[in-house]
Amino acid sequence: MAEGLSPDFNADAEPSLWQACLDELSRELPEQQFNTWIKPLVAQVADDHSKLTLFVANRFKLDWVRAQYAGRLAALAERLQGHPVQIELAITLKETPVKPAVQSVSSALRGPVESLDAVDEAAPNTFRSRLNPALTFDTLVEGTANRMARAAAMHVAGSPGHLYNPLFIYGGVGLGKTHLMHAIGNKLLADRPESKVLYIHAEQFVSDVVKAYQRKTFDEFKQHYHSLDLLLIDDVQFFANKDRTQEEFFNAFEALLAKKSHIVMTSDTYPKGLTDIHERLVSRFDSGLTVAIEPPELEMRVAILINKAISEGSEMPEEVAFFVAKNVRSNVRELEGALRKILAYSRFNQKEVSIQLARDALRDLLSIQNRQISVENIQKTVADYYKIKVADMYSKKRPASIARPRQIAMYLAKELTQKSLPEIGELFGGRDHTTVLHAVRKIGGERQQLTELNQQLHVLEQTLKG
Ligand SMILES: Nc1ncnc2c1ncn2[C@@H]1O[C@H](COP(=O)(O)OP(=O)(O)OP(=O)(O)O)[C@@H](O)[C@H]1O
Repeated sequence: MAEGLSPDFNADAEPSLWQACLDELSRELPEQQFNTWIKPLVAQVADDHSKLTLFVANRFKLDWVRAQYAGRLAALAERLQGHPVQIELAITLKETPVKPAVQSVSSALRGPVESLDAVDEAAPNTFRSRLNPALTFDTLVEGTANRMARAAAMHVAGSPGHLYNPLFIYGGVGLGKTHLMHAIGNKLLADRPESKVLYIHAEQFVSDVVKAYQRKTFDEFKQHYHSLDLLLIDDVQFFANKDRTQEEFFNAFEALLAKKSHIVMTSDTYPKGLTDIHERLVSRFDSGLTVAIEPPELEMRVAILINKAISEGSEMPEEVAFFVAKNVRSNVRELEGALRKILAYSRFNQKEVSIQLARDALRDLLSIQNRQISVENIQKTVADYYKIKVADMYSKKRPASIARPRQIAMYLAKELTQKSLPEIGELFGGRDHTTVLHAVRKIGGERQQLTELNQQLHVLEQTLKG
């Protein structure tokens, strides 16, 4: 990617292509988005109109524009131009002779009033946030599984330092916890670019503590962490057994809350489920809002697949998305892996994406899943977990200590296998399908309310998926 002007540009190039893009985008995008991200871009069109270079003020903006708008701009430019136009993004370097050249193009494009200074004024935030600009609320599909977490995250991004502080998000692997954290940071930076936002993985925090300890630089360490407006810290379960880190995190935590900075944490379990973490930290983790992210439901998985395919510049017909979503149920990361395989398979074999193609592309994955998750397997795993006999899964016994695990096993059978309600009923000692439906609804509903049950189900699901 260019970091300055490349010589093959004509500074006086006919500006109509960019102007037409601006006109179109100003109609398409919300005004605030257009004014913040598109309008300040300084454009240059290559002599032969094969390339459009856009200059931005800093790296953060460059990453953001690339993630959010480059695809749209390329499509738009191609449509307007009648042939593919390469979109290149570059940072305007103050110390290079770029300025006059860019300025003249800028003037040509938007009249003499707007100069590069207008771009510079959009104060580059030199603080390294470590945010991935592609992970935004816009690219995060909403569903029942993440609705509450997403709403809380939106609230925090909109008015940090107030409600839900700290925000503690927990859930299994690959369910979008990290994505949600980045989305909060990116939104805050988009709204208030001067904010000091830091995303950090808990392991990196541990390593920062170790470095500060070795180099005796705790003052700098504290200055750095205690000055933040928003601290996003991922996977705090990694603090287990790290006493010094826990102490430093406790200090940072207190300092940040005292100055009304916001803290968002993620973990694979809810605060009280954390092990080997000091009680005083655990109780602080739980003192704001604790929300779970659940595995995505079918419709959400379908929407994720369709959206991701589009963002990859491809298309996934709905029936194929349903087929994949029914077969890949565990988490979003696996869905993404499946999608990548299908798209690569389709490109490689030059075949359109179809159910048959998806079946071929995912053959290994599907056979592993089919092999691992059978109703019998579920019955055995659940019986072991709740310490009852496997035979009780088919028996007519009704005490709660047996009936409840049986209902849990029915629920998991519906969630994790392709079997219909009557088929499941049959495998549970010839029960009616309405009994199975009742169990599925009951456990599914309680899962949303009861943290402990939810945790147990997570463990069972992880065990069954191997
Ligand atoms: N609701 C969603 N919509 C779109 N993409 C999603 C969604 N949830 C997760 N993803 C994507 O799935 C992938 C895994 O998500 P992420 O890394 O946030 O998971 P995680 O919960 O932090 O997992 P881990 O605990 O393993 O770090 C990412 O590429 C993320 O963008």
